[in-house]
Amino acid sequence: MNGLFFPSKRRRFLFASRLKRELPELSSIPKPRTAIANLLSVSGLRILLPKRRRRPACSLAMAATIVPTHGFRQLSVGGGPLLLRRFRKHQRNLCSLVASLSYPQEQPEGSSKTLAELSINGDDIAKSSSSSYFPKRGETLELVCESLAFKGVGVCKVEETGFVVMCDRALPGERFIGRVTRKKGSYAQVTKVETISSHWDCVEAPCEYAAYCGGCKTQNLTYEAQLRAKELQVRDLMIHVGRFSDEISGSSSIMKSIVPCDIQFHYRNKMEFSFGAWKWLPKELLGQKQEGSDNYALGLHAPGFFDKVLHVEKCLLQSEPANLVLAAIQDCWRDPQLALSPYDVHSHKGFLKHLMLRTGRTAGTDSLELMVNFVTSSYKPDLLKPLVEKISAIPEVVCMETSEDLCPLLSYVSIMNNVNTSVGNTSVGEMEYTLHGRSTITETLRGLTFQISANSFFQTNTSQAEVLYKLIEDCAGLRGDGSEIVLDLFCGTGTIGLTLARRAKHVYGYEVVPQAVSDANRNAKLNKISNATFVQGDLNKISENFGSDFPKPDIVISDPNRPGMHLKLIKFLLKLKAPRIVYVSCNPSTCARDLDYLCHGVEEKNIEGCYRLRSIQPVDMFPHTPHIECVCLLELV
Ligand SMILES: C[S@@+](CC[C@H](N)C(=O)[O-])C[C@H]1O[C@@H](n2cnc3c(N)ncnc32)[C@H](O)[C@@H]1O
Repeated sequence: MNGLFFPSKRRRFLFASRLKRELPELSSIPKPRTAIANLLSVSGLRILLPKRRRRPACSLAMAATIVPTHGFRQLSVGGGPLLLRRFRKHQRNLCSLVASLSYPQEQPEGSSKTLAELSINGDDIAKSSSSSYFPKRGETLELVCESLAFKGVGVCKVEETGFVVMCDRALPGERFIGRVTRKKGSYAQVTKVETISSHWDCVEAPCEYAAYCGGCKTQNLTYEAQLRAKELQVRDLMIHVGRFSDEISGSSSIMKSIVPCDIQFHYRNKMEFSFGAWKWLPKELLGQKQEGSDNYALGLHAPGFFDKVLHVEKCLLQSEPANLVLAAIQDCWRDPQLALSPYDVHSHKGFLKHLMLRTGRTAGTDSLELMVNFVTSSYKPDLLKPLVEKISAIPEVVCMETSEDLCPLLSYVSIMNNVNTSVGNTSVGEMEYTLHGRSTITETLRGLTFQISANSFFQTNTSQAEVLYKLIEDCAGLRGDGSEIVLDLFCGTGTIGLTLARRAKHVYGYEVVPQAVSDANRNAKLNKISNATFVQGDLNKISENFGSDFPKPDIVISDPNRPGMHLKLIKFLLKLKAPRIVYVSCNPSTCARDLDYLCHGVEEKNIEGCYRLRSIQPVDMFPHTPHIECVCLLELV
């Protein structure tokens, strides 16, 4: 075979001996042959060089310096892609060694000190191997979490090399031992084995399920620290994904401080729980596994499990009346006499799929309305009857037993049944039945009244939505003379558009869920707004003539869900050239990507951007969870 081979032990030693002969500087380190041989062994390389390059003293230099520029054309490394990867990782070590070894004449004064500093001796080989570290599955590492990334996952870097490691449930500042579970391209995933020292901003989580439930990942971090982590995440994404570093780091930064949420518990107006045939138990309780209906659960999916449910008796994020209803259902649904079975996602047998609890407010009063929606695999109202009776008796109980100060009055309950016969896990039914009361509940926002049905989107934190909508109104900057056209993309039940309609000439809203569109039109009537038109349509599938049904807008509001905007829609907006776009986002990663497209274009598609980003305003709508909302203003260049 053509070339030099190591790490055969003998070859390594031979090679090291030659290096020692040719490079007298090596005499300044103890046991030079062993040191070099060990280093080569650590690198695990088998280097093949063309015959004419067989000059031992420079072969390592070749490996370390030629490879990056010549992309492995002149140097082939035996052993395939795995060794190539290993080579790249050890390259930095080799580089420093080779720089010292191969070009002694270029070394600054005290080059022997440089070598000494490199400390290539037996003990330090371990150190040098860790500095070129690439984790192996199962390996344990001591790590410090630096920040939180998408979905609240902790970002850590391996000391010295900066290799990125992601750990779910690691909090910024926390020092812990993690075990590598998965390697993914440029980073590895670890699970936390033990916390060495928690962050100084750590607090005790008030919820008993906080350690296991995937919802509130940061409940044990002070609220101020949560806000800092969220703000940092938006900033990083806008710089690295959105490429807005100049706009953000300049003296008049466009990035504003995050708006905190005044109410940090019981703020959610909607929660969706799942029924499960498999109760999830933490490791320490696995011995107490139960059989039959005792193993059934109603709660939230355990993180990472589509088939296991963490049984919860109450959730600190939802309203008190919703917790009362949850407790009432938990109290009886597993009673064998009721013959109710949870839907089993493996066998596709069973009846109860999901329980959705939605809280609203009666207009003009402080009393609450509640919607209970049972999602079932078939329509069997008789089976649900005992639950309906139990729930519909609750309002009186609330009025009698709780004072208004402690628990808001529950004035009305609506009970719905969505029937979803598919094997999928979605909570939207093909058919909807009203089991008790009306099919909608009411909510008030920015002085308007909205009727919401079971499957329509409505902002989940009503009181913070007031703050969010005020920010949107400010960004939209409508003149108020009734001359401007507003295009409300992803309009849901029309809430943003309707709050702006009072100052606009006309609002055109687009939304994919038909029920939400009819809610939007009904809400327009309910609020005596006649200058708003809501249309059902899929904005991921817009045709060439999209835009012919409405006049050119002065302001576009775009509030997509987490996947962000489809490229077709981005292209449409770049062609439409509305003077202003207010981009409202619940996912800063896709938001940064879409803003990048709108401002800097899409190079690979030859599309040019034509907007300038004027402001980014993060808003915390969901304390203790990883979710972040942003309101961004774009102006046509
Ligand atoms: C984040 S919500 C915003 C709703 C509304 N702007 C509000 O503030 O209440 C996103 C909305 O986009 C809708 N949506 C999702 N995908 C869509 C699509 N491809 N085309 C149109 N609407 C879509 C959802 O049904 C949902 O109502």
